[in-house]
Amino acid sequence: MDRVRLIIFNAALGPLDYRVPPGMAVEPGSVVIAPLGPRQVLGIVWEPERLDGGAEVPARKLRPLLEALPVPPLSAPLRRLIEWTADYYCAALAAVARMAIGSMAALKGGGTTTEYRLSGAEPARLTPQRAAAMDALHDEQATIRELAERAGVSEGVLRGMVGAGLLEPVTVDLDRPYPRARTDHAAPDLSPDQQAAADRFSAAVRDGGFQPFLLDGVTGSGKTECYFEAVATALALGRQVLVLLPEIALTENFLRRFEARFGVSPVLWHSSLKSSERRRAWRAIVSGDAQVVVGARSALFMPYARLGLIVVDEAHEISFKQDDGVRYNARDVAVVRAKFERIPVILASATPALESMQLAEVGVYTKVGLAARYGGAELPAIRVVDLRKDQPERQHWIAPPLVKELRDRLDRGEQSLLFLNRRGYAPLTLCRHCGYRFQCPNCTAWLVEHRLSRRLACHHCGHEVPTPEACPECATPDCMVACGPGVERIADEVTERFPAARVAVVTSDTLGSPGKVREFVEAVEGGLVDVIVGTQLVTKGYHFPELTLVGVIDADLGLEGGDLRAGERTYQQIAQVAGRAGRGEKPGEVLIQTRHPEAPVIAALAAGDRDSFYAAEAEARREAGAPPFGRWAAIIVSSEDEAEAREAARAIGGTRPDLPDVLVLGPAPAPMALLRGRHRYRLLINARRSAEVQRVIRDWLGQLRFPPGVRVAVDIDPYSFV
Ligand SMILES: Nc1ncnc2c1ncn2[C@@H]1O[C@H](COP(=O)(O)OP(=O)(O)OP(=O)(O)O)[C@@H](O)[C@H]1O
Ligand SMILES: [Zn+2]
Repeated sequence: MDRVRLIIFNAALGPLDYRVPPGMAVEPGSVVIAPLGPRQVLGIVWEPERLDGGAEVPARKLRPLLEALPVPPLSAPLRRLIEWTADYYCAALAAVARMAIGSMAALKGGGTTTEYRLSGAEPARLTPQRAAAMDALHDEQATIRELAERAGVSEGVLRGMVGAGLLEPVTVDLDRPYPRARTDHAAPDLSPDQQAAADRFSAAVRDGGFQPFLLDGVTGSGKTECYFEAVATALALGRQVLVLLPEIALTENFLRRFEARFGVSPVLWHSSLKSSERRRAWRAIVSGDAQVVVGARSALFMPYARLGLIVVDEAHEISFKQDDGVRYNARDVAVVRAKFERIPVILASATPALESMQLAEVGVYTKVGLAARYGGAELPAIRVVDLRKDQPERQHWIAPPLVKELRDRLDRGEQSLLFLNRRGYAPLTLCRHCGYRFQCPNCTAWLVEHRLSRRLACHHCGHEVPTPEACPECATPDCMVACGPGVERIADEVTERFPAARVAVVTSDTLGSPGKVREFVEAVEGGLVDVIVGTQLVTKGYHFPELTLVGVIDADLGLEGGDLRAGERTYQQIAQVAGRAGRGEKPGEVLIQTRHPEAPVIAALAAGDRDSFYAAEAEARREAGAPPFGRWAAIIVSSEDEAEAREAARAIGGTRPDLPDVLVLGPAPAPMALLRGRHRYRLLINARRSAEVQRVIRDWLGQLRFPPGVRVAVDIDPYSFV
């Protein structure tokens, strides 16, 4: 090959052709460095016939490639996956390809890098900044930049400490191997149902070939144990396994289970890995040395050398959908990857998405069920508390029946979990005197009071201000009132009623790191916590045998807003959190507080009637032409300039296609009309399944030109409608 076409890592550029200099060997998938004007850019060699464009430049005008990087070429199945993803989600090929190269630094090859750690030297005198760094950096080892970030001091301070001998360099080998998993380390005794499921998965791994499974097992049925057997089978065959989890907070729990089963840790892949870990993990993934990789979405596009199985755990979780950049759904793309790789994929959930249920029903997925909890534990009893009859006291949110049950658990030394999906103390803060409300300057959103950190914060853009002493509008001191509850306020209420109770508040604010998650799990397991008050972060994955009571503070919260998945989402969330109760020997009980006991989702939860709930939801979706029966896509137009965004949205609306199977709604100001300082408009497209909606959108938007400040994003199969 003396002429190649590249995907260039620059979303604004299409494919470009280059000459291969003598002595350089490249093939499709090779990662190379190419000249671009005065700069050097990264690119991937691609089959020219699969890329549009690449204007016919005569051979003599081509510039030569500069370097072929010492990594194996991306495999053909991965290249097909990248093309499919770009095509399906209307994204730039380069933006998708970029996700396969998780660590730019790792491309340069293995070798060593230098990290730093405290040397143990005792300083004579310390500046306050050095003292703070000494405090913060116990047990830490990372680059100067990463340490500075962790310690909250400048890099200069740390470099000074290196000079003074307080920090010492450590050479880290990037290619040091990971310990090997032992497939027979602690193989469990499976129940007959579990064994049947595990056998099917293992057979699929052995046989190879694309086989998608829906592992539909009630909470506490031991789904993890079942798919671990398939993992063991893959490892015995020398194949790699990818396990996708919806959020990093769940990995801690998973790691412990994995270690207990296989005797070693799996390889982690997530956004907060330090750079040396990232390089090491990426290189091990590419070489095949990483046996089992556990990660969030981004692990999906890695160039695995010998992938043999993909597992998507808690597959119903909407956090698998990425809502910026390439707007893909990792659950769906995982199935597509398995298809290109010709391997099995297992979607595991106690509350599968309606889309997944439907695919199982029509036979695309093989459904494998686990109908009972492991070890004879019963599913918890569910009771509905009608807040119109059993009213909490003024400015309180825990109704008398739930108070009584909490008291019983405290008396018996059992644990309880109160669920409210709202971080902070109160969702709205206003001035009692003039009615002033704190609003985010960058977003259409109120600021949320966080009493623990004494700040008002926007949950969309991260804007924060200290809670003021006086109203910024009328200057009345001490006049702020909190409206409604967040988890911190519920925790206060528990403490007010039961001063001796040990309460843990669990949100993304308090469980921000793996270390914090571990502390929390150990505290609960060690019996140091009586009442957990948490957001959706504690609804799934955890297994606390002494937890016997779950209280849902406000079951109606998720049903407001009115998006078409609200019912399903509420069902999933409450069924998951209910599933935390009674997983050990003692039976569990769940109290659901609501103002709408008659709402179908509440009635279904109370009756434990999942099937008819799903059937009713499916019917409603069919009528609305919503997924999985029809298709949705959204176009989101944004700009820092309101008029510019409106103009662009109007231009898009004005050129809408006139097709019988495609309905275009909008443009209209988005519910979040302002987000992170950008004004936003939305169009929603509802199409029949038969419509080639991506092609329609590409043709439609492709003929329009927008000012540079305007961003036009396409969201295929959207989950967010704000
Ligand atoms: N065969 C088994 N032998 C020993 N322990 C088991 C077995 N199966 C399950 N368990 C234990 O039962 C508990 C529940 O299992 P697991 O957490 O896998 O359930 P799950 O189906 O993932 O539930 P959820 O969906 O609620 O998270 C765990 O502590 C697990 O270790
Ligand atoms: Zn904001």
